[in-house]
Amino acid sequence: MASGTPLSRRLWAASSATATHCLFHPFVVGVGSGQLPMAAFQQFLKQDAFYLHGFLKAFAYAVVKAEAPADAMVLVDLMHGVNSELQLHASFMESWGIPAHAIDATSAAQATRAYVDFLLATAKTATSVAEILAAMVPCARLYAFLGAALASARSELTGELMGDAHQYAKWIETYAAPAFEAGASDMEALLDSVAEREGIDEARLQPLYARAMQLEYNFFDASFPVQRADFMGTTALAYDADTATSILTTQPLAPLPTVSKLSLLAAVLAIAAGDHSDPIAHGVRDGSEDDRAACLALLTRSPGATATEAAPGVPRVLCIAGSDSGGGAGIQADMKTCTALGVFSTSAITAITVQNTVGVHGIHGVPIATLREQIGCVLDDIGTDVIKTGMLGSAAVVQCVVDAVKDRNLPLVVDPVMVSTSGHKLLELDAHHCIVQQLFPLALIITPNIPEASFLLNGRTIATVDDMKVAAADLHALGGSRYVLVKGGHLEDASSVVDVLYDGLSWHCFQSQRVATINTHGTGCTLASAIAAHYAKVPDMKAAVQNAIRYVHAILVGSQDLSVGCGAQGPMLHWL
Ligand SMILES: Cc1ncc(COP(=O)(O)O)c(N)n1
Repeated sequence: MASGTPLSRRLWAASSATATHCLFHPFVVGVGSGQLPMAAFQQFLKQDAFYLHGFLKAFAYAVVKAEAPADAMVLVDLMHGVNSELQLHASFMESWGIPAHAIDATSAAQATRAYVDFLLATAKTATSVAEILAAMVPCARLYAFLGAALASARSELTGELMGDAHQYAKWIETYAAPAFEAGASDMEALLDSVAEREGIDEARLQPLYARAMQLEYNFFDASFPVQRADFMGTTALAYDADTATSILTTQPLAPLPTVSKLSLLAAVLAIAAGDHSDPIAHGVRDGSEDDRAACLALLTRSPGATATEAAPGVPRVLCIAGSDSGGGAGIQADMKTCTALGVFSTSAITAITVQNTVGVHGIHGVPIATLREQIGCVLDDIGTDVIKTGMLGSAAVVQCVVDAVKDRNLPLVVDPVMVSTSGHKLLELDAHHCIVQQLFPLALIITPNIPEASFLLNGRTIATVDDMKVAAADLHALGGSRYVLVKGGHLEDASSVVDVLYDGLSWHCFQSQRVATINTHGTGCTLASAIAAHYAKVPDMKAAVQNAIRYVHAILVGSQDLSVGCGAQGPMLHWL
């Protein structure tokens, strides 16, 4: 794509496959043809009203975080547009005798909750309005796209097909109207200008945009699952994810190069409405039952359903770590972090420490069988998108964790906790070997600080960023994890902190301002669980690390003057 193409256009282009999937989703096709069962549409509207309330709240966060007053005013104007959309819902509902309080009484479906949670967690933790808009623009742009596509597909058909009786015509008109397109364009223009002004690059925003688009698809699918698309009769629509083209055919994925997406949609609608005059429609109508079944099977293949894609619903992290009774580090820090980032966390406790801000006064191991059972019962019931490990304590515990997770093929974040900030040993000496040999090879990322990296590399001196880069590459070779993050907080630089991420080929350095505070207890646990939480939301490691560093920085700033306990190092408050 040309380098002069605006950022918002590039983000849209990168997500166009998912957007096309939305266009050809039976829910959307059913709205276009007017044949979607009314119950499914009503269900959708109620959920959409719930979603739009979340959308308004995300706008409110953006208004608060806007650097320029003019940006805040554009955001407020856009909020008025959302209000008009909510009024449309109310008028729809009323015309079917459903009172407004029925909308209020609706509880959120899982797909709605997942989308709203994602929007609000992004809005709450964003350090730039550009990040918030990257998560919000997909909704506006997608609906403008769907409205325009459905409206023009309708006009390609004969009047009697759609007629005045089309029960969803008003909905299509709303999203095809110039005013809605203008709102979407205004949001994009604001995204482009804020990102440019603040020097925020595409790589930081792309995962947010892509995730929102996937959640849009899940939203349609929750309202009317593709498996129930029998109203489409003889219609079969295939989508080739590799070439990002849609094909209507009796031969799965047979090329039909002359057919534009829009006329394809028209053909779908024509078939659904019983008009078989179109030659493509003929092909579908005359195909065998097997051909139609094959096409429908392709249709029901949901986009982005890869092994790394988070399951629909709330993102989840399983934290395997020790308990810190003082609440600053360990499992307590892990779970607070996940909650602050809008991620559901579960736990498997490896040890109970008797700990406060002064130090570690005792360590009590949990029976190995109990640890094994905690991991097993959580994963078998709740499942998880990411596993994060912290204090493991002994070789037996490491072995137990390895055995419990090795066949699960789940992203694993390993924080190789060895010594507490207060100077107490949290890992027995004979366990290091086991961590390196058995656990690191299973890890997606390991996150040693400088003393831990140095210890793992036979006590070598790590005194500069260049030393950190070499250490990251050597740990990558030693342990075999996919990524290594060497944290630079222990380097002697009064003004800034550099963390180094190595992916096996190249290094990425993240620089942040050092925060002058004694409240650093639990920063390692927090960073690793923030990486896990962000990765559970959007499986992009560089973005997850970047966002996690920002999170730690933000709560360090917020906890700078916090006074908890009498120890030399205090904890942080996980509240943004
Ligand atoms: C249970 C437990 N896990 C991890 C740490 C390390 O955290 P820190 O290095 O901040 O003391 C800790 N102190 N306690």
